[in-house]
This record gives sequence, structure tokens and C-alpha cells, in this order.
Amino acid sequence: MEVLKGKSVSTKGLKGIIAADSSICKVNGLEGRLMYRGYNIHELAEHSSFEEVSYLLLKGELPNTEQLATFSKMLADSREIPASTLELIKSFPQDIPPMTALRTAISALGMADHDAENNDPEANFEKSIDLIARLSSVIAAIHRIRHGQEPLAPKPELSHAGNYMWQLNGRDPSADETKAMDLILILHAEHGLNASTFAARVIIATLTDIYSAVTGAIGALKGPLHGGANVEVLKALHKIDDVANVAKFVEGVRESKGKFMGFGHAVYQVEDPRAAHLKELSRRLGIEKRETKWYDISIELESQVKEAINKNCNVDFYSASLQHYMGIPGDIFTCIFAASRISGWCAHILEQLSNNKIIRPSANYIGSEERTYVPVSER
Ligand SMILES: CC(=O)SCCNC(=O)CCNC(=O)[C@H](O)C(C)(C)COP(=O)(O)OP(=O)(O)OC[C@H]1O[C@@H](n2cnc3c(N)ncnc32)[C@H](O)[C@@H]1OP(=O)(O)O
Ligand SMILES: O=C([O-])CC(=O)C(=O)O
Repeated sequence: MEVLKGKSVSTKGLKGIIAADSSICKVNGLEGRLMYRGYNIHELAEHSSFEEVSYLLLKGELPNTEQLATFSKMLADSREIPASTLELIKSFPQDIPPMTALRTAISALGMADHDAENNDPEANFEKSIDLIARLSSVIAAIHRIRHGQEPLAPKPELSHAGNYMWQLNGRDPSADETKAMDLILILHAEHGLNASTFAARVIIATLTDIYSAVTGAIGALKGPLHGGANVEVLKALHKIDDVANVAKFVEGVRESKGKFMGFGHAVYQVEDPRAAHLKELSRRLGIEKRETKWYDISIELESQVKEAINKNCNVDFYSASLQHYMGIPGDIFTCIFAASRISGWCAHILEQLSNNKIIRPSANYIGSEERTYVPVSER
């Protein structure tokens, strides 16, 4: 039994435990306030771009015009996927879940990078740019290949969000589509010590390489209690299919003691500040597409779940109807989340390495006290 200072207690899920000093993101769960490097998410959602937010997260300051142009060009120049990674993606069975494919492909990106093991800050900054740029290209390639289509070369003249839509769909996106994707990328980019980011920090703190940390983070994000919830929300909306069926659905989840996906949060006790932006955009796109049904079901579900279990919706809830309206298939929703959160993961990896200590908590041992070994023939 590990006993530190004579007393051993455990906090399930490490809830409320301060596990790192960080200057990247402040999540105020009581007031529902979220800030990246001191900038309120509402201001960033209104005025910023994913490129600018990524620079802010990595560097700690907003870029000036020249810095932003240089950074955006570096991202655009890094979009190409190495041939060996593309070949690997082509060899994947068609029916593997896209997040599984993404996890394996990003691990393979590490094999294609001869500088993978170099943990100098400058080298890891450059690798962060590659990773931010390439994650989207890899997701688009996975998506197209599993639907029997050829992956598309990136278009350097498009913004990160615009190019992402181009590489996914094979047509130039409208200004509105690009803006919607940019907003999704901004809102999901960072959220403190969430499970996937914490996983990335634990992994990099062993002084392994950035690809290992990001691969682990993708594995953590994939889970339905974390980023995987948005896929489950869309499944629920389809199951409900009509506003009139919401009450029956809520009753069913309660009777089976199931979870309402897209509801509740480990930190927010009030509304998730990101949800309002996604909700409004979902409303607008629903009207634009003349198919308000998915938004209407979401609104009713939000209201009835609040009434039933007093939980607010989180970032994953309205991202489901919104992405559905954007024509994004449900099975890649969590990949889109990863394409955004890569900026936050990289910022945390750089921060962890800048003042590293291996992360090694203790367990409150609740097993047997010392026992005498009995040979197998005598058991
Ligand atoms: C990007 C993100 O990761 S946002 C989160 C995405 N995940 C989801 O939407 C999945 C559904 N939500 C949940 O499972 C949880 O709310 C979590 C994982 C997000 C947070 O979990 P916790 O920190 O344990 O939340 P909290 O302490 O408020 O939960 C206490 C109890 O409230 C209930 N509860 C919380 N959320 C829900 C929910 N969505 N549906 C039903 N009951 C819930 C449960 O009884 C829970 O206890 P349990 O974990 O033993 O089942
Ligand atoms: O912070 C969390 O626990 C989950 C979350 O909302 C995120 O990762 O965006």
C-alpha cells in the first residue's frame, strides 16, 4: 500500500484535484466562463479564426498581421500527408470507426517524421504546426477512402476551415460553410485538463515524443463520455425522429438508468458557454436548409432533460444537429472535434515540456494485506 505522509485517501476521477499549473485556458464552471490565454471564448468566436486561435494557444499571445500571415502559410504548406501514411490509410478495412483509423494514422505520422524524437521546443513547435495542418487532411482522406473516393490535394489559397471542407467534400465551400466550420474549430480547440488533454500531458511527461502523446489523446477523446458523445447525440436525434417522441425517449433513458449524451459536465454547473454559439448556428442552418426538425427535437430534448435530471447540455449536444445540417456524416463528428482540439493538445504538450515533471499519482490500495504464496498444486 502506498501511503504518503501517513494518510491515504482517493478522489474518484480526480475531480477538483489541481494536477498542473497552466496558463493556457481558464474554465470557470460556476459562472460558465471560458477563456483561452485570457481571451473570452465569446470574443474569439465572434472575431477570431482557427489559425489565430491556434497561434494564441501555442504562443500565448495574439499574432500581429505579419505573424498571422506567416503562421497561416506554415499551416497551409504543411497540409500534405506523407505518402507512407496515405498508403497505410488506404490499407485500412473500410468498416473501421474513423476515430480508430485516425488514431492509427497519427501514430504512423510519427514514423514518417525523422525528427519525431526531438523534444527541443522549436522542433516541437514545428511538429505542432504539422500536426494541426495534417490532422484535417488525414481525416478527410480517411473519410473519402472509406467511401471509395480518392483523397484530394489541399488548396493552399483556402483558409484552414475552408480547405478542410474542400478536402472532405470535393467542392469549394461557401463563405457560410467555411465560417461554420471555423466556428466549430475555434470552440472545440481547448478546454483545460479535460480527459484527452490530461492523457496527452501524462504521456509527454515521460519525455516520449509528441506523436505518442497525440495518439493517446485521440484514443481518450474517442470515448462516449468525452468527444465521442456528439456521435451518440446524433443517434439519439435519429431515434427520436419527431418532437412528439421526445418525452418517450427521455422516459426510456431514465427507466434504463442510461445517460443522456451531450448533457452534464465535469466542470460546468451552469450552461456550457460554447453551446449557445452552436445552438444559434444550428437554428440558422436548420432554417436555411428548410429542415428545422433536428433543431426542434434538440430544443425539446434540452428542455425535457433539464426538467428530468437538472443537467445542462454540453458542447457535444448542439454540435450534432449543426454538423448534420452542414452535411457532415455523424461517424466523423468526433474526428472534427480532434481536428480542432489538436491545437489545445499541442499547447499543453509544449507547456508540460517547458517545466516537466513525470506525472505519477498514487492509488489508495484497498486489496489484501500481505499473504503467503501457496504453490499451484496446493490451491
Ligand atoms: C467534450 C466533452 O467531453 S463534454 C462531455 C461529453 N459527455 C457526455 O455528454 C456524456 C454524458 N455525460 C456524462 O456522462 C457526465 O455528465 C460527464 C462524464 C460529462 C461528467 O461526469 P461527472 O463529472 O461524473 O458528472 P457529475 O458529477 O455531475 O455526475 C454525477 C451524476 O449525475 C448523473 N449524470 C451526469 N450526467 C448525466 C447524463 N448526461 N445523463 C444522466 N445522468 C447523468 C449521473 O448519475 C452521475 O453519476 P455517475 O457518473 O455515477 O453515473
Ligand atoms: O473539459 C472537459 O472535461 C470536457 C470538455 O468539455 C472538453 O474537453 O471540451
